[in-house]
Amino acid sequence: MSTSTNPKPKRRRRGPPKHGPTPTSPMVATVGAMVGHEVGGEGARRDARQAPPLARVVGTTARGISAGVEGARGAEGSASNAGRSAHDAGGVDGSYLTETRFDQCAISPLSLKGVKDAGYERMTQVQEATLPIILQGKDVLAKAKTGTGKTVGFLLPAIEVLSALPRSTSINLLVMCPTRELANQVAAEAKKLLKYHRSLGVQVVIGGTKLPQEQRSMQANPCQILVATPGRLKDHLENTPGFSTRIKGVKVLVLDEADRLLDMGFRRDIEKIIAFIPKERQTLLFSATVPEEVRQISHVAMRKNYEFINTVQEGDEETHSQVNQTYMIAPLDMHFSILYNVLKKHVAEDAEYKVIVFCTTAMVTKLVAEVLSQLKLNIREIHSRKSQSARTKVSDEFRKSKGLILVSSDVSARGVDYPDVTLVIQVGLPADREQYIHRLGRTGRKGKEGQGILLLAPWEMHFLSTVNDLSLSEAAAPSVDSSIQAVVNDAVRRVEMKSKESAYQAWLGYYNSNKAISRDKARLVRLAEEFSQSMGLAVPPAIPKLILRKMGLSNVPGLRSA
Ligand SMILES: Nc1ncnc2c1ncn2[C@@H]1O[C@H](COP(=O)(O)OP(=O)(O)OP(=O)(O)O)[C@@H](O)[C@H]1O
Repeated sequence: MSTSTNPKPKRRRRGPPKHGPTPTSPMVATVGAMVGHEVGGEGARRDARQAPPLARVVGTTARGISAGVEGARGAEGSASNAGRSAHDAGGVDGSYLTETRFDQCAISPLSLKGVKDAGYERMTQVQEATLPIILQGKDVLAKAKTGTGKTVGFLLPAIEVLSALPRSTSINLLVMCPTRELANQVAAEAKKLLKYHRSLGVQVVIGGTKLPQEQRSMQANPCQILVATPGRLKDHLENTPGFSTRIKGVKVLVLDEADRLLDMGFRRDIEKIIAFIPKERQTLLFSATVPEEVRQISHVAMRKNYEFINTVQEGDEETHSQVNQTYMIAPLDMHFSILYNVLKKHVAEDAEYKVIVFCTTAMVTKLVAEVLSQLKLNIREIHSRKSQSARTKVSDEFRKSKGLILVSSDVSARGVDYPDVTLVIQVGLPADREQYIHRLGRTGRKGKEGQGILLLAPWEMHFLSTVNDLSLSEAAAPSVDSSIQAVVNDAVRRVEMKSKESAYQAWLGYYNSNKAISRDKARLVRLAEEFSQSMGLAVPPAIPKLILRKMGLSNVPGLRSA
């Protein structure tokens, strides 16, 4: 067993992307019964400051990633192709695609027609790597960079498996997604691929919509493919007659954004759902990030002999080299002005601008959106406190448009495929390294250029140590002259008090749940006051007693209770 530790890769200077093959090919690691040993051998947790887990040979078998692909190319050709990163030289013409065409693969004519109509001709690296293995019936844990076609990577072979089954009203493929927007998007992709598979249908079940409506539509048209968010799926298991019987037909289970679905927030729901699904099934876990902890708990969902397919090759970063990543450090009370300045400059420079500004919580997102709207920028707002119909409307609009700034909570952090996002700004501490990578991954998709800016206060700088293996470099915060400051202050003043109170409360809750900051409550209170001042408030808002108690902050000096 290889127990090689991951050396910290050299920080790569930003600049033109590297070209030409790199020496290491992505590998398929046959994990088998070695999983337990591997965990012990590697130590309990990956040090966040170390390099991300890299493709490695765990068992005795390692293959180039293109095994089983039909066509003219030999194994040598595919292996060398596989060794290049999706952007650098994943295929010909410096594109993010490989040279392997879908029509060289063992897929049905009906799927092939759907793939063609969707406009896909050549495979991406992760598609090329996983298709043959999934078609062999194996469980797969796949890691590939953001925006490199993982959705088709799991849907296409799963549809192939389904098309060979006798026609039924059972659910044969269940795809779980962490957010509603992502579930809708996966279903839309499935519909494209199913265009000529007349006997297969797809349905979405997501929170925020009417349960009886979903129940009726399921009864009227029982589909073989179900895309769901965990909470709503549990609802159906508990409340929809016949649903638990239909779900016994699952042959393929997919956890999209697997690491998110298996983290503590979702794990219980997922475990309950899995308990209803037959053990004899194929399970596919896909994500752009697979922290060591996820590999350790993947037995929750997968058979022991699953295959880990990692298309992020050794020495490469988990983020795209064509995305320019910078961070800016500035006191909280400068954040609105800096944000305004950066956005104004970007809008002026790029007529086709399309920006996502990520904020820490739903209510902070609302506040930031309101401030930026006051500043006459073209703003849309999306977060969990919006109605689902408003979320869907904004999401659809942002997908199709240019010249828009989407201010978002983490509902847009993972998986959502908005084409041609020119800039991603993250304001305040990302929840963790993985979330930073996924948010950044909303830009630079399909090999395109992109830009990412992380705006932190000086006391948030500790986060940088968790991403120091990425090409993230410091940029000077733009200087803000007094006239801009006055305009921004005025905009902040015009935002309703209620939004500021909610934002303050949410801000406190968010940073209180961050271990590095919540350790010292007096400091937390001081920082919250800084945030309150940044909203132009002389005195921090009072917080309902019950909420303070829930946060474990009752009787903390400096916090006012209402
Ligand atoms: N073979 C292909 N050829 C061309 N475009 C493709 C191909 N496969 C997928 N795409 C397109 O690439 C885009 C990104 O795909 P997708 O959203 O599945 O990426 P992802 O790897 O799942 O990203 P994330 O990690 O952010 O979830 C989509 O617009 C999809 O339609």
